[in-house]
Amino acid sequence: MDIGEMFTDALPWLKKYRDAIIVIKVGGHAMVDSEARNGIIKDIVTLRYMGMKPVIVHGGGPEIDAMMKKLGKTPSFVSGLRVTDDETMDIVRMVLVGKVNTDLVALISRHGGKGIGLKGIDGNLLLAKKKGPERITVEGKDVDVDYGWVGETEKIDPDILFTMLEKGFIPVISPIGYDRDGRALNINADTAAGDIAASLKAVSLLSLTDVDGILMDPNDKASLLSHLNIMDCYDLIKKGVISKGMIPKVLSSITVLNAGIESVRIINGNVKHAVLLELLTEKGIGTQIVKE
Ligand SMILES: Nc1ncnc2c1ncn2[C@@H]1O[C@H](COP(=O)(O)OP(=O)(O)O)[C@@H](O)[C@H]1O
Ligand SMILES: CC(=O)N[C@@H](CCC(=O)OP(=O)(O)O)C(=O)O
Repeated sequence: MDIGEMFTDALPWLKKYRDAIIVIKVGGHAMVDSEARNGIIKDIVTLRYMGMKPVIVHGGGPEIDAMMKKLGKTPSFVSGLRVTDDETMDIVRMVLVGKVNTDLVALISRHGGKGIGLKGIDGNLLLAKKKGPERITVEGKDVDVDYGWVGETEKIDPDILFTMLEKGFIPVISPIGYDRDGRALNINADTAAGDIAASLKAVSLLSLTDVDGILMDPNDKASLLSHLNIMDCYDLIKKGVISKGMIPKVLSSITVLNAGIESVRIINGNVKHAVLLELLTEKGIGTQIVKE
């Protein structure tokens, strides 16, 4: 395809998304490969130059795991959420805010954009409350869980984001919330991204990970489920097909759809130009989750 054709084919999408707020959740697994991470950020800066308003919420699970292991700790998860004791909370903050966030802002700058690093406390963006202890069902069994310093959203004030977007910045948000007493809480990045997208009334939420989308069989790439509705998702969680880190992705997609956002997609961030292909071409990639 020649370059002229490429741009004119993209015209309907450029019109649709001009000025649109798009929340992009960049998962830790999508950033393991530095070349993939660089490509994702370059695409996002390109979107900004095209007139869209991307907001990044990042994860960093694999980097937190690596640092925990280095410090002699063993990561532990329940339903895709990291059990977070005092020491783990310090590690999570150091890795997410100190390293991953700063590295992403630096990459944006390298590609000619203006990134601004934020976490929950900045501009009172995300007020959180501690999650649990609670009784939940895991793989058909009822279990009592105490997640430690894991949080969930109590309230979002998106003012700081609107201000930054108006000034041309690309906000880069670490999923660390603070409770009413100023205590830091570890929030799953997909959960934070969904709540932030809902509060911004974003046009779209993209969640970038290291698999092609939701697979019927996680070991078989060909089993991609390209369209699911909310009922399908609950059913697949119950059957254990959707497990681990995919659970918070799907639950946050449901929050976003219930808030009236039309498009939620889980895509593979390791595919070259995944973000541009998803937003600017007829044929979307990955799994699209719809309300009904
Ligand atoms: N049905 C499923 N289809 C695809 N991936 C799944 C499924 N169920 C669980 N997963 C797991 O979810 C992972 C993605 O979530 P996560 O590890 O949290 O990634 P990220 O760091 O990108 O947020 C996949 O790598 C896969 O191991
Ligand atoms: C409570 C909880 O699980 N928090 C996550 C926050 C980072 C994250 O979500 O990173 P990914 O997007 O790479 O999974 C964690 O500690 O790993």
